[in-house]
Amino acid sequence: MIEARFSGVQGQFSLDVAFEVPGQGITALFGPSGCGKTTVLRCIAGLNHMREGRCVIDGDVWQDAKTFLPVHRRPIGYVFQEASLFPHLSVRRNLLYGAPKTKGTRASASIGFDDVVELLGLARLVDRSTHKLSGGERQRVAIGRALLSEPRLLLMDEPLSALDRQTKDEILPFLERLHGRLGIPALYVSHDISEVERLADHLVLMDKGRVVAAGPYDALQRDPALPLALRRDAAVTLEAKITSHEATDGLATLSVAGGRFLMPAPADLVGQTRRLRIAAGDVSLARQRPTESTILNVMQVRILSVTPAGDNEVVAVLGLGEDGEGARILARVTRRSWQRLGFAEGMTVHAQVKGVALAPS
Ligand SMILES: Nc1ncnc2c1ncn2[C@@H]1O[C@H](COP(=O)(O)OP(=O)(O)OP(=O)(O)O)[C@@H](O)[C@H]1O
Repeated sequence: MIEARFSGVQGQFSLDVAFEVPGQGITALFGPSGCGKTTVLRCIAGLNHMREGRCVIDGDVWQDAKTFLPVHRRPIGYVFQEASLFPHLSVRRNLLYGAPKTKGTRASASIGFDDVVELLGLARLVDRSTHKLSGGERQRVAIGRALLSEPRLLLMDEPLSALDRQTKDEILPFLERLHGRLGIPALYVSHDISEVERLADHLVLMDKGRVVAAGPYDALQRDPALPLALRRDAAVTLEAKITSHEATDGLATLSVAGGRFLMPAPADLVGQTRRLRIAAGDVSLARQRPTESTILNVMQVRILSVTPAGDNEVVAVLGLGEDGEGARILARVTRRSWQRLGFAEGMTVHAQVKGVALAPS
């Protein structure tokens, strides 16, 4: 368990946050620029000292009324926006800088040099100097170095924000792989919802120095009382099992609670579980099952709630299946259509899902 509570002022900025998240998986700290995400990370690292604070990591007190562990006594790996590598050291020596001399002394789930090199795709680079590394390669080395210090907690402060879109897309699969293999919990600061969608298990949603909500990401992203579900780019992510594949048309069947989706995918994914993304704007609703349509994914859903979104749209939370007991998705439709078709909470209707995306491995 990661328990964090900090309040105090920093110049004009006042911070007053409290959250508890599980001591495993990736927890994203998400919110607009200037809401205090970096400040929270710095408080956890011991780089900022808020007078009122409590920080307990898996039962170890790093800060409370009597204790304030200095930075060097906190077993953390910190990855910043810009990788600050040592220019006079090779990639290998950069990676090993900070690694304990005796392996496995600090973390319960320690990770070895070869694992890090393999997971982050660094084999080609280990004996090179850091001068000619690309931005993405530098950041992968910085992440590897943080992991090899055998931290109890990984703190990542917008590790991709200094990179261009293409480089980000190259690194995200590495982070996803780490996510699956790593026993070390991570706090991941981002203001890019697409990174959060791909990586987060838990979420701390922040605004103006406060915590708006904290909890499992899948529950928060579809909660119409929170700003995420009402964003124009709102989406849900579901864990889907790829159950079969038809060679004739290259379509895979993905099963989630209460429903199945068809989408083009390679045959070798059968048996795997992947994160599926469905944007609210790609879901439309019909009273009768549409028969003549190119849309493959049409399913019965129950309307669980409806919330106005902006001046002329609504966002509906839908439960898959006739009884609505399955996985939840969102639909964003115009208020005019909603009213014309007489939709209301509790009705069972047909959802047409135009776009389904699978996170790459
Ligand atoms: N050393 C400091 N002294 C005074 N104010 C500061 C200091 N560092 C940060 N602030 C202010 O504290 C507020 C929170 O900053 P912080 O960097 O934590 O936000 P953030 O959510 O991480 O933002 P971003 O996404 O832009 O990085 C901002 O208003 C910032 O200007």
